[in-house]
Amino acid sequence: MLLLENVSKSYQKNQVINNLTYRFDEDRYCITGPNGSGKTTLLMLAAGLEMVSSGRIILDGAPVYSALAKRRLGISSDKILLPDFLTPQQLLEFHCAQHHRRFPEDLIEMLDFAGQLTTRVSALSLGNLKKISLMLALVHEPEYLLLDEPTTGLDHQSRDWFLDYLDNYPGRIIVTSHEESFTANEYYLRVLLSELNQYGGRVA
Ligand SMILES: Nc1ncnc2c1ncn2[C@@H]1O[C@H](COP(=O)(O)OP(=O)(O)OP(=O)(O)O)[C@@H](O)[C@H]1O
Repeated sequence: MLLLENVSKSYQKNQVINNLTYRFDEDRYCITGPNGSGKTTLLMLAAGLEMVSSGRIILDGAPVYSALAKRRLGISSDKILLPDFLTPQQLLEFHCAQHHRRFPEDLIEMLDFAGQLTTRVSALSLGNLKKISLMLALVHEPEYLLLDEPTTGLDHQSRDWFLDYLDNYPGRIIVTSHEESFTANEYYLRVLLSELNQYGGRVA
């Protein structure tokens, strides 16, 4: 379970998350809300990639900043910049070694990515950047998948495969998206972030 307790996040004077208390204990969530309402920020906080201004975030009993929590989650967001000078092959090899996983030939095949493995990140198209970002989130099959607008930029075939993959994913998923495949999907509990922020969550 992912638990946010009295979490606030400000960038300078801009308060983005406002004393939010919320328990994510369902298998599938879709976080929606207007542009700039803090959806990406919430995922970054939940992954321990951004520090809270106040409050705390706990994943299955461990602070999200701990190594234990980090092993349990995978995150994909266009906001996370990948090193320009590396290739997807190098990134995946490094990530697999860290997580003691085999190189993900299956993901690469399903996303039709083999031809991009040795292209430097700086030269990848937006759609292919999305694919490597998703693979890095998926490759260790984490218990918690945090996906920020995961289908944006994917071609039809990859998108269809990916949605199907998520349908069968055994772990928990928190996605931000404006897309009907998520917002109108009965398996995803829809959370309107601006409302949560307004009322401070308080459903835990
Ligand atoms: N690193 C940062 N420094 C300063 N302000 C930031 C930073 N990251 C986000 N913000 C601000 O925080 C607010 C929320 O941004 P965030 O990206 O979380 O929104 P969002 O709901 O994901 O938006 P969108 O739907 O457009 O992707 C915005 O006002 C944004 O300008």
